[in-house]
Amino acid sequence: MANKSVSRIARAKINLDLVITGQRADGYHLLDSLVVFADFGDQITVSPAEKLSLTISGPFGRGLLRQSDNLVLRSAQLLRDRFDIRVGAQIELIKNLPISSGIGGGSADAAAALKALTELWGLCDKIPEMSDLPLLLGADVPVCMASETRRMSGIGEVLTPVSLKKNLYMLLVNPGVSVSTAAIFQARAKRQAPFSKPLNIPPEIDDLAQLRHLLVARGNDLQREACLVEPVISEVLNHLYATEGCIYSAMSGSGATCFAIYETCEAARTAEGEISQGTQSWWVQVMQVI
Ligand SMILES: C[C@](O)(CO)[C@H](O)COP(=O)(O)OP(=O)(O)OC[C@H]1O[C@@H](n2ccc(N)nc2=O)[C@H](O)[C@@H]1O
Ligand SMILES: Nc1ncnc2c1ncn2[C@@H]1O[C@H](COP(=O)(O)OP(=O)(O)OP(=O)(O)O)[C@@H](O)[C@H]1O
Repeated sequence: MANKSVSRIARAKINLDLVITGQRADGYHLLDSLVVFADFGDQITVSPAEKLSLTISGPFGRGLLRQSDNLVLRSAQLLRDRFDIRVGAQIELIKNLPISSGIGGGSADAAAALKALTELWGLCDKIPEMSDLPLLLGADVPVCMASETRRMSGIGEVLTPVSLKKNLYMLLVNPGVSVSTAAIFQARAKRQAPFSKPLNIPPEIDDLAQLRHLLVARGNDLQREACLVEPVISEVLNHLYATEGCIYSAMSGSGATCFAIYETCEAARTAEGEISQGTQSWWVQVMQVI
């Protein structure tokens, strides 16, 4: 057991596209998605303690304070049960990512907690015995364990590396509405929307023109439902498309966060300024894909 604190960044996850290719008998949907990770996120720090405890702070911390079922504590409990761990941990979560926003904050926290506690509790040699745990915590947790660019399929557990050869600068915009992932999937199933065919994604993407071509062909199959539930998402997309230098824009995951891709960091920062004027309540964040 480590006697020092261990910290991990729980990076924001962005689905650049998301096609739904089928549905399993248990209701879960089969997906195909190109997923990237941001150079920022929540922060998890775990320290030695007799009991398990969680403190939450940060700009979006208040949204979680009254909720007993935090994914970070579920990760810790799962790990303790699996390896019969008798000690606890003091866990600090700094919540920088909006809640229920399609950028996987909870999943990233769960993955970061698993990694940090594995180190704190001296379980690194047991990693091969914990490969099933991420999916037990959520469909996005396996890709958040990788925390770098992947093609994600199955219900989220089949991961293939994809190499982006060009730096990617993006702007993330969330209009301040929480969207339930389950509700958006259910709305799509209720409409009996047809399933999409997975389109080829090459193992290497050389430039932004090639990336744009791929994304335009695939899109996000949850975007239509999310825009019906929260029409402000269409407004966000219209704003992003209108920014100077926007190469491509779409919604991430089940929403409501949308992204736009730019060639340079300066272009993303200029767009940030444009969007922030007159939309003060929206969360706007420039990021680089790691
Ligand atoms: C939309 C995505 O964010 C894309 O990355 C993920 O597929 C969602 O991942 P997540 O939030 O970790 O999802 P979970 O917490 O496992 O599931 C929430 C709900 O979404 C639906 N769900 C989720 C994932 C999936 N492949 N099919 C589904 O139908 C299920 O109704 C489930 O009850
Ligand atoms: N540490 C956590 N951070 C955020 N949400 C959490 C956490 N623990 C539990 N939750 C709950 O998980 C649900 C999903 O939250 P999250 O912010 O991960 O959604 P999301 O960004 O839409 O995720 P995804 O893109 O994976 O669908 C919310 O109902 C939230 O209350």
